[in-house]
Amino acid sequence: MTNRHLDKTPTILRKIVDRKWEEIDERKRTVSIDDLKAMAGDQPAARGFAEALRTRIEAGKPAVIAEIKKASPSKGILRDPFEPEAIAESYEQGGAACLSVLTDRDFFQGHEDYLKAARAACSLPVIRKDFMVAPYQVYESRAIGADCILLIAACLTKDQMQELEGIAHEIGLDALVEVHDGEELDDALTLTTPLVGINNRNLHTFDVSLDTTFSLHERISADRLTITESGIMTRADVEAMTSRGIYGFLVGESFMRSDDPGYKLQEMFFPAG
Ligand SMILES: O=P(O)(O)OC[C@@H](O)[C@@H](O)c1c[nH]c2ccccc12
Repeated sequence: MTNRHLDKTPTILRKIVDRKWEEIDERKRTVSIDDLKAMAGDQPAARGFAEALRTRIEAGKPAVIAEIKKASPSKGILRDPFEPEAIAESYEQGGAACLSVLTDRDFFQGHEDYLKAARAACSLPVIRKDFMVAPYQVYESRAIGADCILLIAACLTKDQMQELEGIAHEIGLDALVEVHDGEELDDALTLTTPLVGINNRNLHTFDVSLDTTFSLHERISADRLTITESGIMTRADVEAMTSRGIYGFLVGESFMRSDDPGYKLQEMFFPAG
């Protein structure tokens, strides 16, 4: 796979992407891309992911994508026991706009079944959180019931992102493009999706800085929706974003470590009084 971002040094992201290609090859032996296309075609209409975010952001309210993740390579196990259905219900109650469910098995201990279970337990639109590198995975995402896919600019070329976005839109999925620096944002802004995520975590080093969002947000025009991702831990972090006009959020760890994830969401984003 040729990609300028990944050519630099061997990092965790490179390892994940190398493994993804192997995983896709393994899966193709049991389920063909044509099988997936048929399964994708049989799905009911997707829940509007971008629409759910837009409605809130345009009303000047926080739009929270609440993440369901058992573990991460940087933090290890975040939640045990781990019950996707109960977490999904709790998030809906707490005022989440959308869900994000990790499906990567080898690095995040995720699973497609967690996405299906979480989505069935609530009425929220769901993004499949995984490392998309090939069309196979886009059809697979629709086949398992996802409403939106993630395109991570750090592991895709501009051409790959455009191709995967095109397929997603053609089969009724929304796409969230994720960037971490100015060069990735240049590529992201060639896409048509309004959903631009700014990841405060560098996926090569795991360093987190909210300044990433503050600086890149200024380059995103008002017709797109900026989502700040990773490292949002406190009410003060939320206010630092909203005071700069950023109302889209993707939050995982601080909710996952709480006994009551939905209550934690409410406390951080919709405090009484
Ligand atoms: O747990 P946090 O720090 O709140 O972050 C959530 C989300 O942003 C993070 O899980 C994430 C952002 N981009 C990703 C890409 C792959 C896997 C995970 C991610």
